Amino acid sequence: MKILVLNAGSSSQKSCLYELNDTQPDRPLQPLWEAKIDWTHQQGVSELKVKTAKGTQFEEEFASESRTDTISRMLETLWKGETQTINDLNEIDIVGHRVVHGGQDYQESTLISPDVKKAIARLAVFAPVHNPVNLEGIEAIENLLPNVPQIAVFDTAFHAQLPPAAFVYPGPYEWLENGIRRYGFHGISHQYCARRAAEMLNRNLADLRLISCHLGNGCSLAAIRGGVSIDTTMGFTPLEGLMMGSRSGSIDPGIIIHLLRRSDITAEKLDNILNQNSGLKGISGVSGDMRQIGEAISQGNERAQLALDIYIHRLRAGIGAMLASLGGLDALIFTAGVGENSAFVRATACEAFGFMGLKLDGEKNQQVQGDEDIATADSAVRVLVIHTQEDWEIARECWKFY
Ligand SMILES: Nc1ncnc2c1ncn2[C@@H]1O[C@H](COP(=O)(O)OP(=O)(O)O)[C@@H](O)[C@H]1O
Ligand SMILES: CC(=O)OP(=O)(O)O
Ligand SMILES: [Mg+2]
Repeated sequence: MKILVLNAGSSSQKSCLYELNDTQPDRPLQPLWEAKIDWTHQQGVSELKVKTAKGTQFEEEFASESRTDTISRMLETLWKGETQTINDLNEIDIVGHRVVHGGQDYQESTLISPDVKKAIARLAVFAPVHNPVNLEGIEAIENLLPNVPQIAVFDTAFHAQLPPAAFVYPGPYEWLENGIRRYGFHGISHQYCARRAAEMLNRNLADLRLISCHLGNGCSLAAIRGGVSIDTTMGFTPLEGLMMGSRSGSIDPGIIIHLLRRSDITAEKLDNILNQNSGLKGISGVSGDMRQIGEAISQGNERAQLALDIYIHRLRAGIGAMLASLGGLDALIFTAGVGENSAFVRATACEAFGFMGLKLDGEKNQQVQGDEDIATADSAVRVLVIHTQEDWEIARECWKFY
């Protein structure tokens, strides 16, 4: 069976086509076709990269085209041109989508129906950067393939077993009754990484205490005990917790009260400030993209340096909090765009935990390419770089429906 996956992130749109047979393999299969659109690397330009299992590649840049047009162009490379992988769209048996916010109602992957779409739309107010884009993807497929089953795989699902002390906010009790609670996100990635960590360490997942650091454009940590998420830094929305590309992460809510008392600020403006113009981008004034922060720092940009310093400070503090929730640690995992690629972020984050015997192998950290343990042999804690496979994790969920 052929499974098409659409994984919309805040800075990228990834997509894969997998072919699965009757038995589900343990390790990710190589996709027949994979594509990625990077919205943030270059300002005003969408970069599309496509490659196939046959070894063909295709790259294209678009200036200021709409998101949906670019996604249609990406999908076209599945059946047209040098990266053509299928002859007919009807070869696709099922389509899986990453959906960021599933709220209280969706704690497991689900077949998309008009009601599910309504729920995703309703929850868009709590994930304004993500759920609308997820819906766009679902509707794009509906237009192309009206009869194919579509599955929503929720980023919140992995955190469904958080203990009440971790998911209830200490506001009035009515908040909880009205669904205002911590949900946690990036669950598809944290779940894949936990399973992969157990495999790399050759240990039983049930016996492991893990901290998964998903550092992409959005960033979150998960404290995972026995394969279950018991604490996480993102909350009611993907705005809480760590400093991110263009999101503030946690700030004193008193700042919001202060700003709201100024007559000229609206909820819309606040949303835009905190989701789009804060974080690395807000502080540096350069970009929310870690690669561009690095370049600006090398040219002596002090605000870019300050942005990185805050990012590291908050990452260390977050790891410390997850550590306390777990009461010990077997492995620290770095994943997603920054976690997989920035040796500097990994090294400086780890430095703070040297006191507990965590030791990074400097050379391994610099040279790591695939999934690797980059701690020294005598380190008290393993440190793993894992290339997250959200698309594969989504494909696995789709397989369950077939
Ligand atoms: N070589 C690199 N070095 C440092 N950061 C990188 C590198 N490659 C990608 N990144 C960062 O990864 C982030 C995007 O991560 P990704 O997980 O792809 O994002 P998304 O949240 O859109 O899924 C960007 O901030 C980008 O700067
Ligand atoms: C939930 C979230 O923040 O996702 P992303 O990192 O893709 O923006
Ligand atoms: Mg992502």
